[in-house]
Amino acid sequence: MTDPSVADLDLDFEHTPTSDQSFENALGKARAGDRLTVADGVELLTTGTDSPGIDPIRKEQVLEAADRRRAEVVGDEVTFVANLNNNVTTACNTGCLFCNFKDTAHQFETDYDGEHAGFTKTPAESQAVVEDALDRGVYEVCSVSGLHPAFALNDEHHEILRTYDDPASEVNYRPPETYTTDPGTYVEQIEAMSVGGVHLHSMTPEEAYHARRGTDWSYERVYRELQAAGLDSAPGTAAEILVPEVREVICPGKIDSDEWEAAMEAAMSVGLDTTATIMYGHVDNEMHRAMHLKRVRDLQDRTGGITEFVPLSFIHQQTPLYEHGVVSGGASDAEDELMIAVSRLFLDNVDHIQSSWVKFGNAKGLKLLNCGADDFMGTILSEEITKRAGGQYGEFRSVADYAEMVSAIGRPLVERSTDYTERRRVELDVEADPESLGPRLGPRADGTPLLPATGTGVGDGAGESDEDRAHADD
Ligand SMILES: C[S@@+](CC[C@H](N)C(=O)[O-])C[C@H]1O[C@@H](n2cnc3c(N)ncnc32)[C@H](O)[C@@H]1O
Ligand SMILES: Nc1c(NC[C@H](O)[C@H](O)[C@H](O)CO)[nH]c(=O)[nH]c1=O
Ligand SMILES: N[C@@H](Cc1ccc(O)cc1)C(=O)O
Ligand code: SF4
Repeated sequence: MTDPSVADLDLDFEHTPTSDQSFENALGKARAGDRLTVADGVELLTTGTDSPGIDPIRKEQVLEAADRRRAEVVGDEVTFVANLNNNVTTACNTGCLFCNFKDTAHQFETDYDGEHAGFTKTPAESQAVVEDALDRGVYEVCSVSGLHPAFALNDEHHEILRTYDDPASEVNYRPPETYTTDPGTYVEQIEAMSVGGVHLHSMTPEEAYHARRGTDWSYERVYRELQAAGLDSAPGTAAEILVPEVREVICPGKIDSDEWEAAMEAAMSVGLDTTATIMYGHVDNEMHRAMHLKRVRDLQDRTGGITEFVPLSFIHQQTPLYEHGVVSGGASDAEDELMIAVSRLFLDNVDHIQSSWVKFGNAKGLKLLNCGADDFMGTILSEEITKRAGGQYGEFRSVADYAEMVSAIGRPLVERSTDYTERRRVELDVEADPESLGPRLGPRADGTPLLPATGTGVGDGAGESDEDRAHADD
């Protein structure tokens, strides 16, 4: 039954998957390498708007065109990055309806005496997790977090936020002393994680917005300061679906599409690379997906700084959207395949399309490497966002796992840097023990096999503050 709080959500969208283009024409353009229109994208994503449902023969034609394009653009190599996910805090009041990563921030306050499973790391705790991962051989740290109300860019930002009459309601701010654990400032967290020559991939557009809320600072200023503190590139999450009528339903508290684009453009203008994402398979339709791809392609035309596109299939099981009956599940296998394929065909200016094993699992993840994707994500060591939403595919892949999986599809395996410029072929020598394979590009990597994080990652209690751990262990 539909929850009354969501019963009045308007799912009667203005944008519907219709077009006056024909599937055959769109496919012809895709095969010829012509730039696709939104109408072409809709035809390919739906395998033709002239008939309902997905036509299996047409679907194979789209996947084949995308696989061929992938081979032309980047060749046969399958890449991965040796990386660590470090989420600093789960405290967040933004309330996105697809997200079960967040915990409402009042539970983190000193006078809250209930239980919760959330965590906040101090800068020193973040640093310890990164140091441990560097010793294991990682090249990159990917860090995305909740929008903790006590987060500010720096001390000056704290001063500005404190001057508001009612900072909590006006600018989503409460001072650090309100909370059991102080996350420090964004600059302090970035400085703490940027150690030992690791590549730091952090500060999504949503986080950059939080880092300038209540001020007249530009995104450029914010990203420049973070860059000076050690930031190397920024993840383009928070994109979800860049169409207002979808954002109003799934993430009304989030920045809008223009703001997302402004933050991305600023990050790239100061010299940071970015990635871009789409989070699909909830209330969105194929028209929304095609419109999203167009926005990303336009942004890349202006900037050239997007290194990869990451289609994130919605994990539904433990999310408000599913629990309140707004959606009955996520994307089908065919929708996932077409999303990857049409991303490859539509984004003629983005070289790399990622197949995310944390979203798709191993079998489908491998299949998608034959549907237009060329990158197979990273080792990540720990994972909270997908796991908390009900994802089942674990939190870690070793180099040996990659070797085993990628040799099964007969493609070369390459360990990459975040920006894909450094590449190292992983020799899949049949004589050698795959268990002996380890990362080699990280600043401290020496080829020793990568092991899952134990005792330092989130989710196992360690790395959390004592107070938070006490709650989590209850
Ligand atoms: C959890 S947020 C953390 C960073 C920051 N709070 C933000 O919103 O950018 C990062 C991204 O995770 C993705 N995500 C969250 N819940 C998800 C779910 N249930 N399924 C798939 N992706 C999800 C969304 O695309 C979101 O932008
Ligand atoms: N680094 C990548 C991740 N990391 C996992 C995220 O923490 C998160 O669980 C989720 O993906 C958010 O939706 N995930 C990817 O899909 N790709 C990456 O490159
Ligand atoms: N956006 C996902 C996954 C991701 C991370 C970094 C990226 O560059 C791309 C995708 C996250 O929250 O971590
Ligand atoms: S997606 Fe990000 S902003 Fe939205 S609730 Fe989750 S953590 Fe908060």
